[in-house]
Amino acid sequence: MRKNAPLWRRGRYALAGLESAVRGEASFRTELGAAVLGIALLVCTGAPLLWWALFILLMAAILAAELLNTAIETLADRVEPELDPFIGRAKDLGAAAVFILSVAAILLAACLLLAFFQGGAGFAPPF
Ligand SMILES: Nc1ncnc2c1ncn2[C@@H]1O[C@H](COP(=O)(O)OP(=O)(O)OP(=O)(O)O)[C@@H](O)[C@H]1O
Repeated sequence: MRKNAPLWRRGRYALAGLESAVRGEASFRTELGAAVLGIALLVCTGAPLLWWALFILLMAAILAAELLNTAIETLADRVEPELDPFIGRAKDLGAAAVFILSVAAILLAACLLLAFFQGGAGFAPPF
């Protein structure tokens, strides 16, 4: 085990974690796909910078929550491979965190479309 590793080495650990999530976690790949759709929506609507900032913050929170959730699941499966109500609860709580952020992302997309069609919140009227 290596404590207080230099910055470049910690960066490598982080990249290894990202690669492992992309390869092994369907949910993480789905969320990356949703991020691409979100970027397409921002580009197509010509969204002002503030919407981009909100999107980046929320998308980063979702992806980070998914990674932490996966870390909890990985540990849980290692500690207790059999069915266990505490493990089940820990996994459900991690999943709930991702779910809440995902609902927020859907609501943000709805707000963006509303603002786009109403010509408010930094958007010029489209028609
Ligand atoms: N060891 C266990 N004991 C009890 N319940 C469990 C256990 N493992 C999984 N579960 C239940 O099954 C659900 C799904 O767990 P699983 O480990 O399959 O996550 P997942 O579907 O792979 O999640 P993700 O898509 O985020 O990777 C958990 O939320 C929990 O309710």
